[in-house]
Amino acid sequence: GMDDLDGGPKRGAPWKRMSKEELENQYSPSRWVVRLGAEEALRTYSQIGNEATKRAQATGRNLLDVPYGDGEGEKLDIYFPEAVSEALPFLMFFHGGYWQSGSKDSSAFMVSPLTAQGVAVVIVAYDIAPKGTLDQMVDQVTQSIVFVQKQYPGNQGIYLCGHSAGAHLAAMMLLANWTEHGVTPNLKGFFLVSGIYDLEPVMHTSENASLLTTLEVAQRNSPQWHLQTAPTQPVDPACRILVTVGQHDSPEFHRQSRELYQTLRRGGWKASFEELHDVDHFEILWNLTQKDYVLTQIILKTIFQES
Ligand SMILES: N[C@@H](CC(=O)c1ccccc1NC=O)C(=O)O
Repeated sequence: GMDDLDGGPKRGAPWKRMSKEELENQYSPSRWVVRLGAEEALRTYSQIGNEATKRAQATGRNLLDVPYGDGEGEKLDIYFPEAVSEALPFLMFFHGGYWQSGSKDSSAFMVSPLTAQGVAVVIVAYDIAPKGTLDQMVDQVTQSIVFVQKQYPGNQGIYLCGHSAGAHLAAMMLLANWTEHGVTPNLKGFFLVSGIYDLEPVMHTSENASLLTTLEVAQRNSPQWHLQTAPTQPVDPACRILVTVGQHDSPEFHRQSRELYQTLRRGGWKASFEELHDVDHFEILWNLTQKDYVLTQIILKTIFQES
């Protein structure tokens, strides 16, 4: 069948046989968009993110720039549904941008369709490079989740959603040791959108060389490497993980998603995999502004347990 659960990731990673140029290509999402030019796709993505954020801030109840740590960059925005309640499901979003661009102030894509259905949405800022290192970003994401759990102990579940580099950060939470933090967050689901889970090939691309200085840094920050080397158990066996990738994402992005999914399944996680029809790396996320988009609907169904 489609899911090669027994074989698992093929031996001898295909990226090791790629030229530097081909690797560069595979790990440049904007080169794979089909309806727009690369620059135009990136511009449209920021524009839709900015507009969605402005709209969210102008229309609903929200708390902006809430500090979750002492650092200047350790802030999050919370967007509430109309109905006032502490017993809400929370979806926390971690933006992409290859760990060096993007911000919470342009990433409130999914706020309107989710708050309309009773989900509180938290958009998290973290210190992108060059200010932040990968280890620091992972630590900040951990702190932000601990903060939300402590602030809203009556939550009806915390769901993590990340896009691209943000999906990497969210996936690192599969490995978090919560006992160090004095609270175990009520994690009920992960929505991992067009992410990168093995950072080793990314070491060899020009954009990210400064972040991934050694193989040790890359492995320490690779959920795929950790899960394959020493499988972790879900804290909550009911915790759902959706690994999703756009049809027009590059073959390497497809491979990364499928291998994470397969590794999670073999480790006993309740994971599912979706290749989303006819969308690229950016459309897959900006479509979350739409309540009728297939991924918006999957997220809502997962949160409200209709599937
Ligand atoms: N320099 C990259 C930009 C990029 O990958 C990206 C941009 C916005 C949001 C997510 C992205 N990818 C992963 O984090 C590109 O042009 O493909």
